[in-house]
Amino acid sequence: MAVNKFMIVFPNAKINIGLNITAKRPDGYHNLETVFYPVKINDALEAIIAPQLSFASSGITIPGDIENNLCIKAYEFVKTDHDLPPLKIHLHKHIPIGAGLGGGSADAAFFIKLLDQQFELNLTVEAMQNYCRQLGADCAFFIENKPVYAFDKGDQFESIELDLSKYVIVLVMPPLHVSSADAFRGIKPELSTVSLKELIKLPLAEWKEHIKNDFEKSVIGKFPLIGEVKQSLYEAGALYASMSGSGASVFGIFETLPSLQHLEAKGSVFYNV
Ligand SMILES: C[C@@](CO)(OP(=O)(O)O)[C@H](O)COP(=O)(O)OP(=O)(O)OC[C@H]1O[C@@H](n2ccc(N)nc2=O)[C@H](O)[C@@H]1O
Ligand SMILES: Nc1ncnc2c1ncn2[C@@H]1O[C@H](COP(=O)(O)OP(=O)(O)O)[C@@H](O)[C@H]1O
Repeated sequence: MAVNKFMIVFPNAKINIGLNITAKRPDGYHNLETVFYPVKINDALEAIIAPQLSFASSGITIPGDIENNLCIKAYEFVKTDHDLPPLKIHLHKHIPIGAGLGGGSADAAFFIKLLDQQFELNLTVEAMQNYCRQLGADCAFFIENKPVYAFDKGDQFESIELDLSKYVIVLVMPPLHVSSADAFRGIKPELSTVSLKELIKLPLAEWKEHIKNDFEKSVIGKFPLIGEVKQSLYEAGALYASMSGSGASVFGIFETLPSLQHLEAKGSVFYNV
């Protein structure tokens, strides 16, 4: 059992590079293929052993009840199988919500990793990913938190070699929230002719012509500001720009840090993520 020390982790966001929705599944979910890439926008999640379980947050307001917070849900799932003490949990929310950045899923996955380490649960990667799969389709990605080609519900992975560290990634979050469930309603699934697993091997300068996010058409149709942000990123010199996941955030990949003052009028801008 861990001593009552301060336990803290910094869950990070992800972006989707390409997203093809390929089929509707009998369980109501969709099969898709995407590349998940971790980015440096972080929450801070801390816990100490306490007389009773509690949860509080600061920073961006999180919609919904505390018992539905993915941190609490993650704790409850692990506690079903393992002996855990009550914890006082505090989340400082910095990752934009309804952004396609997977922030809630990241909190849950990082919390499972914290519980595993601090309370010496000896969980395998697979066991932690299986808890995550019950919490959200993109949650399992954050256990290993490295670039992957994801398929099925977006919760099965193949490793890929993708290192964007020599580029500058800029992310813009317009003042909008897009619900993933709503975004799926605007989609007609279609099998892709060339797998994203192959397309991602193309030189970055060619991604613009070949790598698409299937959500963009309908989501930008509903929220034209997202399309304007994407256009502005290209005008600022992005080699590749795309909405992340089901939106509303948009990222641009640049060779060098651009001047983006005009984008600040369109949303919150995160540089060098
Ligand atoms: C589709 C992605 C792409 O990255 O969207 P973003 O959330 O990142 O925008 C994610 O995988 C989402 O992951 P996550 O947000 O954890 O999804 P969940 O909570 O499991 O599901 C939210 C809703 O999206 C729909 N959904 C999600 C994943 C999937 N493969 N098929 C679906 O149809 C379902 O309607 C579900 O009720
Ligand atoms: N720890 C959390 N952080 C953010 N959202 C959470 C969290 N726990 C539960 N949620 C719920 O998940 C929804 C969106 O999750 P999030 O992962 O931030 O967005 P996205 O689906 O765009 O990636 C919110 O509407 C909120 O009600």
